[in-house]
Amino acid sequence: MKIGIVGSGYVGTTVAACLADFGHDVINVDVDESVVRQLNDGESPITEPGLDGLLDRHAGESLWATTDYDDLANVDVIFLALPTPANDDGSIDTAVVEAGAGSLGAVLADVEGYPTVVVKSTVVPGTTEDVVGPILERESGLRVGTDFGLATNPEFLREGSAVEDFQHPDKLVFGTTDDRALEALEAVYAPLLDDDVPVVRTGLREAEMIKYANNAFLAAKISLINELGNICKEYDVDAYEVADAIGLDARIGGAFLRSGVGWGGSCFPKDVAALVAAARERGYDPELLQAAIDVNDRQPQRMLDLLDRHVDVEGERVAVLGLAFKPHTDDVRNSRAIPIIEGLLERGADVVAYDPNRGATEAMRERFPEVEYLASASPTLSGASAALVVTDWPEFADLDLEFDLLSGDVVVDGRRIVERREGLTYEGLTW
Ligand SMILES: NC(=O)C1=CN([C@@H]2O[C@H](COP(=O)(O)OP(=O)(O)OC[C@H]3O[C@@H](n4cnc5c(N)ncnc54)[C@H](O)[C@@H]3O)[C@@H](O)[C@H]2O)C=CC1
Ligand SMILES: O=C(O)[C@H]1O[C@H](OP(=O)(O)OP(=O)(O)OC[C@H]2O[C@@H](n3ccc(=O)[nH]c3=O)[C@H](O)[C@@H]2O)[C@H](O)[C@@H](O)[C@@H]1O
Repeated sequence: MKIGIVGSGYVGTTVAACLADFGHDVINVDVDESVVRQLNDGESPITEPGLDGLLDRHAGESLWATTDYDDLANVDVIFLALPTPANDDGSIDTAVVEAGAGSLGAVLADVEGYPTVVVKSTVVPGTTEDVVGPILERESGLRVGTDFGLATNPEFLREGSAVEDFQHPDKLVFGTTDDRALEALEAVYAPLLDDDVPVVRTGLREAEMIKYANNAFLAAKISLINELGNICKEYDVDAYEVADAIGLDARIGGAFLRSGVGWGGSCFPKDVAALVAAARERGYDPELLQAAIDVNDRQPQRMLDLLDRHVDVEGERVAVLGLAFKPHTDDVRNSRAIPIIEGLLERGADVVAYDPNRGATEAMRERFPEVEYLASASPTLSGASAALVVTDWPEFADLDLEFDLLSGDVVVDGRRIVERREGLTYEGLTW
């Protein structure tokens, strides 16, 4: 099949490379010329394990990128993988999706046959039908269901394991209103259907809501284990032992029970906020989801409080290990390192930081130029009175004697990655 993908960020690039690997011809459209250049050179614009190999194999062969929407004229299916950030009040900002739909609509009439437009972005129920569809119709002069298909196909991949998640999903969700659009999605994902991946065939709004419910449930699960963990800490109970035990109950499940400094990233924070705002707009106050956000917002503060119990960091050098919002990514959007660094700077600390990923480091340097960024853990720890571990990069688990380089001995671990040992004043956030 010939597939167009609008937007080439974390989702668009991963989906493009994986669909090319399924044997499709893929063309990516992005407004960012440097992203397009990189893709055409076979380089990944983002850090994702496995992506470089796929791009090596397919870029310039069955995978191309362009800034020109006109190049979509020959495709069968077009995915919109555009950002849906939050407005200041938490509600979804659909401006980029609307702009992308407008540009696509202007070329849709030139596409032969019955093209299917698929919203891949995370959008609140009704967006595909009430916002994207009408823009496409207005700009193209065509009719949904008569001249072109409209679908919602939310994405469940995680950053840091995006390729693996896309290739081996727990489920596929196809939101459609017409059979031809559904058949198009089935053809796109044929190799996964052959592998018996469960497929949820549903309506547009249901598919949109499934995505929010999925993220809200996972984010709330982490907040719940963080709340339980905070109580554990007060009673000298190890929250990880508790989590392991409750995770054995099949009704609870062991995944997403790692308590600590909380959830960050480009999705949980904005998606839970958007769902809360969408609910309130219809007159329903989602108290539990709001509490999940509140607990999450408090975890970095708890980490700083633990530090305050041991050291007055004013004028002191303090080491921050980990800047990316999770390991194996360069993404720092809503990283828990942000409130941690802000809190340290407010206290007058001299902050030094290290992340194994250069992209994450450079993104943070832009945000906090006053922080000193070092190339490995040892010089970062050297001479610092305390260390705060914010991201669970595997290499931090190997640190041991490096902590002897601290001028003090305090380690506050927000991810349970450092081994507790004699000679360190070790504080786990929930253990
Ligand atoms: N990042 C993730 O792990 C996941 C994200 N999602 C959802 O997927 C959507 C996309 O997210 P990301 O890939 O993280 O976004 P991103 O911010 O990484 O990438 C978006 C890309 O769109 C491009 N773009 C902006 N305006 C454009 C336009 N008018 N035409 C063409 N390209 C344009 C940008 O230059 C950028 O390369 C969001 O709705 C997000 O919630 C869903 C599942 C996972
Ligand atoms: O909609 C999205 O964009 C994506 O959001 C999350 O994926 P992602 O944010 O990439 O990464 P996660 O592994 O979910 O981690 C999110 C945050 O939760 C934290 N986390 C995760 C698991 C856990 O047990 N504890 C915990 O604190 C991580 O450190 C990280 O800050 C979802 O897991 C994906 O299914 C979804 O597609």
